[in-house]
Amino acid sequence: MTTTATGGAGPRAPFGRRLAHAMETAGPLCLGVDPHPGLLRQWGLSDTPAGLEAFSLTALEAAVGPEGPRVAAIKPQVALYERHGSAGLAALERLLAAARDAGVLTIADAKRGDIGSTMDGYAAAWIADASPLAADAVTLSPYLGFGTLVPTIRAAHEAGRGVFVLALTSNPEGREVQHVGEGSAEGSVARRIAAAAAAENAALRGDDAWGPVGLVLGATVAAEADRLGLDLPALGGPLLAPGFGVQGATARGMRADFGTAWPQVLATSSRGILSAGPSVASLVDTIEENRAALR
Ligand SMILES: O=c1ccn([C@@H]2O[C@H](COP(=O)(O)O)[C@@H](O)[C@H]2O)c(=O)[nH]1
Repeated sequence: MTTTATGGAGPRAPFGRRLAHAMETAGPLCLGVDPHPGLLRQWGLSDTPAGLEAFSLTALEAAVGPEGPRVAAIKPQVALYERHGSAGLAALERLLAAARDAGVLTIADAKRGDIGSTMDGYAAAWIADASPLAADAVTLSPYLGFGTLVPTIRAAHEAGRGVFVLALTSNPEGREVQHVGEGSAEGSVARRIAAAAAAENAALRGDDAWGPVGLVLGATVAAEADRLGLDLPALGGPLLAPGFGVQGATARGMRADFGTAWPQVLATSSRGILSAGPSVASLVDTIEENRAALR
């Protein structure tokens, strides 16, 4: 098993470089680790912190082969651990530590966003070296204003970590907020978020192709990005694309919908893969099928 998720440049090369390297070697698939009560039941596990931990470590085992990670990253869904309070978060901490040891990048899907002083607390929890919950990247919500996220982005960059900011989410309700302003001089909310993210990357990425800021751009809505004025290649960062699998997006459809931005896409699937468990062999087969479809 490989033990580096470093981009071949030391343990804490910039996040954009590390993710680009992981996507080149493993392919553009991210395994979502979502311990839903129904999946735990299907796997014969209890909906308890111990069940969550067994589920998470089995998913991780399937994600890493003898020659290294089969996926570019894993994305634990924080809400499904928080259901069990501190014991659930302890299970998440153990998954993050095990992934680090296995050389798999981690994206904590926490969707944090608040006023600046509180954002400092979220940064300390999710991207500070000293935190047991520190992941390689965390998802952030920009709806208290993109500016509230900037100190967290800068702190992530300093730590060789990254963020994914919600721009166009995969759920149909997202348009109520994200499409506002479409056709106006300033453009849609999503366009403005993408432009602000691109500006941060331009300031921080130096000679790297990608800076520390990615966007969440749902695979189910990627076809709308162009009409809404998002310049995805100009982002200078990756696109985390949930919605692949159970929500209906296919590899072929994503390739067409993302167009020239396809090399930036990290497709993430949770239930579509996890429902093949608890057999590690079946999980591996499903990961490999998804991987092949995306290659
Ligand atoms: O726009 C978004 C942002 C995040 N998600 C999260 O991704 C996974 C999707 O799970 P599936 O089982 O593959 O549908 C889940 O954790 C969501 O909270 C998203 O779906 N859309």
